[in-house]
Amino acid sequence: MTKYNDDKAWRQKFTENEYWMTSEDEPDDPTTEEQVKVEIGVQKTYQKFLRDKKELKVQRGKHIAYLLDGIRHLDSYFDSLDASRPWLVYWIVHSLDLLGELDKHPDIIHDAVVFLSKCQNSTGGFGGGPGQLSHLAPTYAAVNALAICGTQEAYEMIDRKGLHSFLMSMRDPIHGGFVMHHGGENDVRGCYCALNAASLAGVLTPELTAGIPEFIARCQTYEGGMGGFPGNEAHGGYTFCALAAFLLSSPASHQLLNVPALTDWAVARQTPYEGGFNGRTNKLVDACYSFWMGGVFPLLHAMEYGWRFDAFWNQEKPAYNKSTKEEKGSDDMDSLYLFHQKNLQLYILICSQDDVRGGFRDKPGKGRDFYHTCYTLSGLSVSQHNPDGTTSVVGPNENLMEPTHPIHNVRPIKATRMKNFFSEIK
Ligand SMILES: CC(C)=CCC/C(C)=C/CC/C(C)=C/COP(=O)(O)OP(=O)(O)O
Ligand SMILES: [Zn+2]
Repeated sequence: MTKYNDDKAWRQKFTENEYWMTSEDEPDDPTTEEQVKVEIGVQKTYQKFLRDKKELKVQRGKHIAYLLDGIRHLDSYFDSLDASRPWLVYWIVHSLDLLGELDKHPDIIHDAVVFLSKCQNSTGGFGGGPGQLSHLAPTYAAVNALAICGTQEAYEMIDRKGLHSFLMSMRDPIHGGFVMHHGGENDVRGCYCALNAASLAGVLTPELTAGIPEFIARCQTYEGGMGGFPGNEAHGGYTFCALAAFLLSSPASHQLLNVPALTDWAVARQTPYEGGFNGRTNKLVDACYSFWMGGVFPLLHAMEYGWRFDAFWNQEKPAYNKSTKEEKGSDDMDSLYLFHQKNLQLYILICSQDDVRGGFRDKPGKGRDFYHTCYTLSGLSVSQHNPDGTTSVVGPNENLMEPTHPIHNVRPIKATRMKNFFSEIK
């Protein structure tokens, strides 16, 4: 399939209906059939965008309204997320923070901290809601959300001693790594959730990281990507968790991983027709992989060239690059990471963005939700902020998101403030 790298060819492709297969053609297997349906949906979406002469614009006001509404009120069908309430807080406050909006709402920040404090257990760690058992996933979400809230009240609310002992109790002495909760499953999400929370809260001790790089290295598969557990299929979500946890536990032992094979696999996750990422071989594009996969590239870059992010990302304001061009049709945007940053931004702005109601969706035909809004905006931010501190923005410069820390997925300034707070009171 042709890769439409330059904007002229991209416009021509979607203006001139040159699609290579129609819905009347009969693909001979269900996987191809699903893929063809997605490509047709994506083609129609790009064509409509061009026909309607719409602007390549992040609809900030609509996204902010959607998020501000969601943090205060959720409809009854959200009951299925009753064990993921700290996640809802994280998805929403991080989205607002990437849009530069959160710190204008001290009332929301205070109420979020009070709510999260009700999810913290006396034995350490956070549950999926008040009174629920401690679990690594909501613990990750709660600590990240508290870092984003960024107030003294938020920091002081964390029972760090209890957190450390809860995290230690999640270590799996038989297989290595961490289980997600007492008696629960073990996969690399556990390593990432535990070490990320420990790092932000300033309780990342050698007992927590011992053996973790070796366990993670065993998750690398014959394809090059990382599975959730040794022997499992390579997958974008687990690959992000594995790499981020690897860097948290051992910034210097990269020889344990086959980085070239991992890079090849990661590069192959960007879908040539749609422009977004999928999460595994022969699967469909999904905007949440804009972060799970897009976020892998800064981590690979850090492994290859050393950790240089904190230096320029800890600035209060993002590093606006004087040379950034408003990308309205020019073909001269460089990709400084090893993925096509412009095509990802086009997929996000045109196929994933709900430009009528606000929020972002997985793909055309699906509904918006807070999870996809968070990870699409996070992926948009990654694809706009280059490793050298410059920016590559599709559309007007107002489309630029705040930067996000590629390990913690909170704004770098928020991660640093929390870490500094705890290092001072140690
Ligand atoms: C911090 C934390 C807990 C991170 C979780 C990371 C993670 C595992 C993300 C994957 C989420 C996702 C879209 C799963 C779908 O799998 P699927 O098999 O339905 O979708 P596919 O067809 O795209 O593979
Ligand atoms: Zn998704």
